[in-house]
Amino acid sequence: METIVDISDVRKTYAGGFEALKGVTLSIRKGEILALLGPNGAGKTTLISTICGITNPGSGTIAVGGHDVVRDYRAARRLIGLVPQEINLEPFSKVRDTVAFSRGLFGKPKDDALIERILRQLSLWDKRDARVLELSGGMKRRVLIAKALAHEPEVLFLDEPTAGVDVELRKEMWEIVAEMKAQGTTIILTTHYIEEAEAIADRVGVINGGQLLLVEEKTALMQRLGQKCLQIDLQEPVEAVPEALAAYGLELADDGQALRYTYDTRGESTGITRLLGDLSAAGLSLRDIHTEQSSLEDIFVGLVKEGAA
Ligand SMILES: Nc1ncnc2c1ncn2[C@@H]1O[C@H](COP(=O)(O)OP(=O)(O)OP(=O)(O)O)[C@@H](O)[C@H]1O
Repeated sequence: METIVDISDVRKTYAGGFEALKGVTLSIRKGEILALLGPNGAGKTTLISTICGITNPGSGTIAVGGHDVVRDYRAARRLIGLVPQEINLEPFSKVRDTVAFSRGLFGKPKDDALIERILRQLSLWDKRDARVLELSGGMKRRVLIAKALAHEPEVLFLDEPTAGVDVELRKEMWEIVAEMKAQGTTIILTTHYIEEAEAIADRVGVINGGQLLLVEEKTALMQRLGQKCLQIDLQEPVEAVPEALAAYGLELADDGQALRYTYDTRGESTGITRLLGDLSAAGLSLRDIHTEQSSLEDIFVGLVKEGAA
């Protein structure tokens, strides 16, 4: 698959001596949605800022569409749309002017039809003549996206697009992102919300302490690292987990009707066959069994803890 952003061993140390990126290497594929997941201070914004040429990497290289972001800044930047974390709009400007102005900044010719299309797509057309200060927070976020799209970038960076927004608006953002992808735009978004990565990303990168801990297909990640839980429904309730089964670390449901067994899908043996034999030997009859895949959230928390250890 074609690479659109190529990041090689990028390090960044801020003036105070703090090393915010510790050798990040990453290839972003054309047309994908990549979610960069990490806790506060992980280095997500710093990484995006270095890709977008807002801060220079201390060492390492980044190319966007084959253009080095330092040596060939203008060509690289032209391919990038950036939706920043903070709303930094001119309050007295009208929506349409604000968006059209952004296009002009990239030296692109005026294109009223394109601006109209973008505003319509983001449900802002009705507000085209409203001043920014008259908009709701959600509308302002959509204006930021419209601005980032005005020069027709190939790669769109969204830095925490849904931080602090309500559930409805979050879903709306996800729909917008899916539409952008359908149009062929590559999308990189940073988020604290695991459910966001789970909902929309093709691949997920986990970043913590300035290091990219992993990048993987979302579904593969969930399968490879996931723990599964086997729920065993019993014919007759029990008061306690039988002594003979103590080694399995089973959890007993409050009503005594079910046992839960958590196992690692990566392990050589899941222990399920042996457990089922031992359950029967302990005189328990089963009514039903089923498994649950753990969420990306469990995986993420596990990884960040491992990284900190
Ligand atoms: N201009 C700066 N000067 C010094 N240190 C900085 C600067 N900008 C960021 N940092 C530090 O670099 C680290 C990474 O910050 P960054 O903003 O990249 O994290 P983040 O993952 O985007 O966090 P958040 O989720 O909170 O936005 C933090 O410890 C932060 O304090």
